[in-house]
Amino acid sequence: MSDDQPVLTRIPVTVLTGFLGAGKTTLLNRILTEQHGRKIAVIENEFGEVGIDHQLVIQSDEELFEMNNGCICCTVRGDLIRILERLAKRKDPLDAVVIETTGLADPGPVAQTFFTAADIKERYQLDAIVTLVDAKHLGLHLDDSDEARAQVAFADVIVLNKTDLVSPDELAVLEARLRKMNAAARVHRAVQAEVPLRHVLEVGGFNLSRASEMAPNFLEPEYPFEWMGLYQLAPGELVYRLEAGPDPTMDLALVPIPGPGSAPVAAAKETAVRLFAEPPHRLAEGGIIDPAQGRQRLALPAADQIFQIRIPASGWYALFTQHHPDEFAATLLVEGGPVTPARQEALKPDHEHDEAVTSVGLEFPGDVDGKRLNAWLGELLRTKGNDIFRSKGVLAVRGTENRLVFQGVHMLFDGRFDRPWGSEPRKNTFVFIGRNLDRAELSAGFASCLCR
Ligand SMILES: Nc1nc2c(ncn2[C@@H]2O[C@H](COP(=O)(O)OP(=O)(O)OP(=O)(O)O)[C@@H](O)[C@H]2O)c(=O)[nH]1
Repeated sequence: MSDDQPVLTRIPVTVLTGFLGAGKTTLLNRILTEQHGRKIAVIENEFGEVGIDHQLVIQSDEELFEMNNGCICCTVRGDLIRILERLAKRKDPLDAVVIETTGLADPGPVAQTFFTAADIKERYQLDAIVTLVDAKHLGLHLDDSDEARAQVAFADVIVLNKTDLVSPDELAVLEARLRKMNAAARVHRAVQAEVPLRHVLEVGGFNLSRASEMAPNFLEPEYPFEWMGLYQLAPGELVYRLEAGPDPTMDLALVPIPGPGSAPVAAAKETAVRLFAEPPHRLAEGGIIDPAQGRQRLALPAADQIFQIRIPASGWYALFTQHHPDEFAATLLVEGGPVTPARQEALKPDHEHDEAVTSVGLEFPGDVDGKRLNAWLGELLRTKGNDIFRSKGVLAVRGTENRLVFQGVHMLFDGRFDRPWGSEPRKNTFVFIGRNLDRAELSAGFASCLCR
């Protein structure tokens, strides 16, 4: 960069994390209400089949980006990069970005984006990871959720929230446990996430060396694909043969690159991360794999599937595959003979999530009977509240003008009316998140509360 080029100031980014129901949206709403005159973009990622959170974030002038259908810390990281790139190009520069992660996200890979993605690290600076802790319920999850522990371990700031729900002794025990897990974080006790904003925004707290100490692989990127192979190919059609493997489909992308050097390969990996965040182009057996099609999903219903690969021009190509090719005995063939890649690399795959935690989303038009719903949900959460970690919804209750926002965390729940439905069609959206959820039972139970 020459001396007379202006140095771009980097936009501070706050990552709000914390287990399901800890108070992230409550803090976000506080930030949006109090930060008048500052331009803050909010990026939200939600776990759950039906998006609810965007309906719960207060209406404000801030820009709100939603990223559903996937976890911000893995599959939708390409989406996060795309949104951040778009925001960096605004004429009207932003003062800050706040990212609200899902309650089941590991903040490590989100933080890593600000150190490994080239365009992002130039324009953004990770200011702090702010972790909300539900003083009453976190203890239930610390032992069996890797994500809950990572959220505490990576925190620069811990907002020890919901102190109204526990005794001073219980609070002291939990705080001591948190400090043992993370001695460096600043801890602020709160009710309704009420903390001075200077404790959570622009605190300049993120410490890369501490993060790297805690997670030695912190700067080693995780990818939504497990393997990359570099090939020098002539134009024409090649054959890609696979056998049945551990998955009935396999995603891949073929990215043309200027050469096999480390810089083009690094750029190709970033391109592939973005491509893997896009909806896949589906290919049945015999389909043509085309570099221009981005992410392609090969259907592998039986053994020995054959696909064609169309190479438009001679040159270097990087093939990225969701699984390691060995798992499918995948081979590239030219004129019947196998081609070995000039170079190949097994990549660190995305971390695994606790697959036992799932969500059931429900959506019903019309009105519910408030009494029946209250009785059903009350009984459900009393008896199954250990497994139902989180429940929330926006409801149209018969005889009322305003939307009813229902919020449940384990057995505790409440409902509050907010704004009128106005011209919006009256409907009920609801989501349950937890273990051992019985979709049919939840759906039938909810349906029995609808007004006919
Ligand atoms: N008693 C009590 N309730 C609180 C406090 N802070 C937040 N809540 C309630 O806890 C529920 C969950 O709060 P949210 O802010 O939606 O939590 P969240 O972390 O965004 O939840 P998810 O995004 O679903 O993981 C809501 O009903 C809040 O009103 C608090 O300090 N005390």
